[in-house]
Amino acid sequence: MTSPADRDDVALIILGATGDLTSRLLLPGLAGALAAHDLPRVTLVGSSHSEHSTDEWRSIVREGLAGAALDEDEVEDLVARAAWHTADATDADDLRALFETAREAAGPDAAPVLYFALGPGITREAVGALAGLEDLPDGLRLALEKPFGEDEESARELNAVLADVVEEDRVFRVDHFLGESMVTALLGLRTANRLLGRVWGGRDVERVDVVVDETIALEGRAEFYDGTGALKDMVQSHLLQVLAMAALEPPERLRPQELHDAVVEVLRATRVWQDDPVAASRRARYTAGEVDGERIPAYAEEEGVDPGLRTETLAEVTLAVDTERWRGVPFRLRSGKALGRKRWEVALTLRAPEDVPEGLSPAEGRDRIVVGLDPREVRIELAVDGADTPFDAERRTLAADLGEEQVDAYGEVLRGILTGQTLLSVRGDAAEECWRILAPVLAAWEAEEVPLDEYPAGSAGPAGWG
Ligand SMILES: O=P(O)(O)OC[C@H]1O[C@@H](O)[C@H](O)[C@@H](O)[C@@H]1O
Repeated sequence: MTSPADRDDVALIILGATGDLTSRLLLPGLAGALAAHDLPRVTLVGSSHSEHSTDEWRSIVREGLAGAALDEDEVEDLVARAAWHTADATDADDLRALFETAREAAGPDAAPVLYFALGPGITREAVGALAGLEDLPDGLRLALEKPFGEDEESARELNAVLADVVEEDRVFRVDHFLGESMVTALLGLRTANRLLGRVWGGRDVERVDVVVDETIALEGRAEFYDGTGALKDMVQSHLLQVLAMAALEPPERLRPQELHDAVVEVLRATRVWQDDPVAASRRARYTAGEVDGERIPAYAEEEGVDPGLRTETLAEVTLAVDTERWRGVPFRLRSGKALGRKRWEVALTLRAPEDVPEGLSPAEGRDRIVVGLDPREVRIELAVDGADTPFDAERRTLAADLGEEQVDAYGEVLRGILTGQTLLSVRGDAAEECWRILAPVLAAWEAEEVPLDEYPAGSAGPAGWG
């Protein structure tokens, strides 16, 4: 998909470069992507408000890139080119000087990419400062982390400012779940064979469950997570993107505009089930327990947490997708932390079979198609006629284990950014829709109309949730 024009050198300028995101996700992802693909030459330019030196930045880069698939020479090459510039990202003059440093380090022809590894408030201010710059570098691309805004209105405002800075096809709203190979594989599963696409819709599917249960707890992220919670952290962004990939009408061509149009169309048709956010949502948070043999304190007692914020660590919302294909089929989206078992999947439960001949005893339960996002697998739980007694169906599972992915999700998303392809990023109108869909739930929770349940860390969730 990479055209020669996309092979230009890139100056990847990371704002907030000394933060956790850069070392834990961006640099390892970049190493994986560079090792697996023929990508443009990258010069890493680090920046943050706090004073650091090029040497310090180079050791962050070395550490972040090492250990992945890149060989040592390539790592050292990237380290040697890496440059540092201390700057206040919200100050136009500082940004101008930062672009100059990037130009010197990467050369005048390198395409500048400004990656905002910053919180939402400061990102908004920095974008505002950019909008005030008259002499923006040619070909500038912007990459923004979630959350994109804080509600529909602020997302719309941010989109408007971004539109003043660069064209939409140079804005990369990062949702790393779009780089998960099984999320994009959802589309292939439906279209690249004659079998699954036939049952992919409400005629045959009774319900869809999109589940991202994590075993990890807060892991010291109180500053980010407390007051955000599972609904905004996971459902509002990642899970709605997964829903869109599972439910959209396949576009004719796999090009950014066609795919993004299809995503927006299905998100526009999505709303809270029966327009009743109280009945269609549940929330809970973990109390003390044990996960994989490790003792986990109650969320409210984790360091840095303000129990008064009533942050949920498990969120569940049922949505309706009002398209011809899916009308009347509930989509349950659920994600939580400190649960007993990791489960990342999209599961389609099929309707009961029709026309079963009298005398054939059908199997218990329902057929299901389960797409495992991590680990990567496809499972089909199917009633088959058992070997023991003729005409006596039993449930069996056909499973395809798809093995480890070559490049991690961040690597895939970065690959798109480095080559200027927006296919795996979120378009502005889609980001607004995601806030619109969940606004009634956020309001009901804010008004305390939905109880905040509890579950012990390491359990399957609150008793009675099923
Ligand atoms: O396991 P991954 O790929 O990092 O994705 C899950 C993470 O995704 C992030 O976006 C969330 O902020 C985290 O809370 C979550 O744990």
